[in-house]
This record gives sequence, structure tokens and C-alpha cells, in this order.
Amino acid sequence: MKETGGLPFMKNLQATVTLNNGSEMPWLGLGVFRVENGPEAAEAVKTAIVNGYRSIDTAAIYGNEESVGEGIRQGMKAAGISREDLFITSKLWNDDFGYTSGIQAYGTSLKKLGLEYLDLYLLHWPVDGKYKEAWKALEHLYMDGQVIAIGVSNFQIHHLEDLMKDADIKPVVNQIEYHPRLTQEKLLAFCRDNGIQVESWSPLMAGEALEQPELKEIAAKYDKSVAQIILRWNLQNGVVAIPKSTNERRIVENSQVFDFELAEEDMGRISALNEDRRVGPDPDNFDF
Ligand SMILES: NC(=O)C1=CN([C@@H]2O[C@H](COP(=O)(O)OP(=O)(O)OC[C@H]3O[C@@H](n4cnc5c(N)ncnc54)[C@H](OP(=O)(O)O)[C@@H]3O)[C@@H](O)[C@H]2O)C=CC1
Ligand SMILES: O=C1CO[C@H](CO)[C@@H](O)[C@@H]1O
Repeated sequence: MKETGGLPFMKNLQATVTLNNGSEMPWLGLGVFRVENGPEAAEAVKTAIVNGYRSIDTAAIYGNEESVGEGIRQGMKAAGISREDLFITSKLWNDDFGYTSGIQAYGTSLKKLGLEYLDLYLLHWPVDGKYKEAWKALEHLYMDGQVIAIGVSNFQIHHLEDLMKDADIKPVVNQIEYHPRLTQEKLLAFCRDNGIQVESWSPLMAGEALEQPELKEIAAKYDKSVAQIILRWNLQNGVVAIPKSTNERRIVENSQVFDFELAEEDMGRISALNEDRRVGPDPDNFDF
């Protein structure tokens, strides 16, 4: 494989970033939102693991934890790896934001997944008036050794500042919508300054970004697909990415982003596509 001179820390699909609690998280993982609980979810997870993925991102609200667990077991067996080689994330859904309910929901997710622990457990959305109590539940799970790391998702700067005022443990990760149309630079800088790793959801804009003419032009220049260009742009910005696919060819394609490097000029061209445009809900104005 060609050396990526500027980025010696991201050599391949198993390359990890060290989180603020010392644990290691792969730079790239598989997302499984909108994948029904059943053979398709299990197959996608197994396919990803067999093709070298080590990180899987699910959530209680996706309703597919059982099949994701099945895929994990099949994938480990087929790839000849063990649980410690994987990084599994799930998320506490908003309805369970409370101390006792948060702890119980974690147990339910583990049971559905058939796992003894998660590598990362996230608060799914910053539910007003509830996220601090829910965070206490995650802190308990962490202090009790039941989970390797805890973090948040969809938190804006003001949510993070408010949470960290009272928290005993800092979130390791903030998983946010992030793609060339939504670069959230202030939030990224805040997370960087506070040692919180940013992770991108809908990195491909749920598919919408793939027809963008400027991205197509850059893709042609590097002889890569638009998806690969976007994912590489994520990594070079220091952002972990979890693209979703249930198609084997695209699962593999999305993983082939460690053998080339985008020039500064092209990184800038991609970032300049920002329009502060979301494909998902606004963390300051959601009603679920
Ligand atoms: N924390 C949060 O609030 C949220 C978290 N997430 C997480 O982030 C993950 C990724 O986000 P998601 O919204 O799924 O969207 P993505 O941006 O990952 O896009 C997924 C879509 O792009 C298609 N696709 C994937 N790879 C390629 C490719 N190489 N070429 C062409 N098309 C491709 C997929 O279709 P196909 O499967 O047919 O390949 C699918 O339609 C989720 O699955 C979930 O785990 C998502 C939303 C919110
Ligand atoms: O992960 C998720 C996928 O999208 C859903 C609705 O848009 C959200 O509930 C959730 O954040």
C-alpha cells in the first residue's frame, strides 16, 4: 500500500484514534440506521467484519440490535477474531433518559446484542432538562466497569458546556451530522479544544452528496468514487466516519480510503461546499 506521508496514524481500516479515556476507536465503521432487524442487518455486519471493519454503530431506536448481534457473532467466527478486536457502539434513546431507566436500557441493549459490554455508549440526543440525569446513568455504567467509554450525540457547544459543568466524566465522543454541506467548524474546534473526538453521522448525506458535480470532479482526479473522497476528507479533518451500506461492493468501497491522500487544495474545495445544510433533525429544535 502507498504510504500516506502526512497521516502515518491512519494506515488502514484497523487504524484507531486514542480517545480521552485512553481507549482506542477505529477511524472508520459501519452504520446500520434504516436497516431492518433481520437477515439483511446480520449479513451487512458480517460482511463488514469479514472485509476488515472493526467498528459497528447501532442504536436502541434503530430496532436492529438483535440482528446486529447476530452479524457480530457470524463475522467474528468467519474472520477468526474475538470480541476484543471489535468496537461496538449503541445509544440510549431519548425516552429512557433518566438514571434508573438509563441503566436498565443499557442492560436491554446488551441483551439484544448478546454482548457483555459495549465499547461506546452514547446519549442519542440532547433532550432538554433530561440529559444531565441520563449522563449520570452513563457515568455509573462507566465507573462500574460495564462500558469501555461513554459519549454523546447531536450535542451543540452550549449542550457540551452545560453538561461538562456538572459532569464527573467528560464525553469521549460527540457523534454529529457532518458532511461537505454541514462542516460545523465552531463545534469541531470546540470538541478538539476539549479533547472530544468528533464522529460523523450521514457522512454521505444519506446518499445525497454523491451526485455533487465538484465532488465528482475531485473523485475523477484521484480515480476514486465520490463516497471515498468524502470519507477521506472526513479522516483528514480528524473526524471518525460511519457510512452505512448493506451492499457488499459499497461496504468494501467505503473502506478503501487509506491508500491515498487529498491535497490541501482539494480539502479546501470540499470544505467550501458548506451550506450549513442538514439532512437530519436540528439538535436545537427536534420533537422526539
Ligand atoms: N447519532 C445520530 O443521531 C445518527 C446516527 N447515524 C449513524 O450514521 C450512520 C450513517 O448515516 P446514514 O444516515 O445511514 O447515511 P450515509 O451518509 O452513511 O449514507 C447511506 C446511504 O448511502 C448509500 N451508500 C453508501 N455507500 C455508498 C457508496 N459507496 N456509493 C453509493 N451509495 C452509497 C447507502 O445505500 P446502500 O446501503 O444501498 O449502499 C445509503 O442509502 C447511520 O447508519 C447511523 O449508524 C445516522 C443518523 C443519525
Ligand atoms: O440516529 C438517528 C437516525 O435518524 C433518526 C430520525 O431522523 C433519529 O432519531 C436518530 O438520530
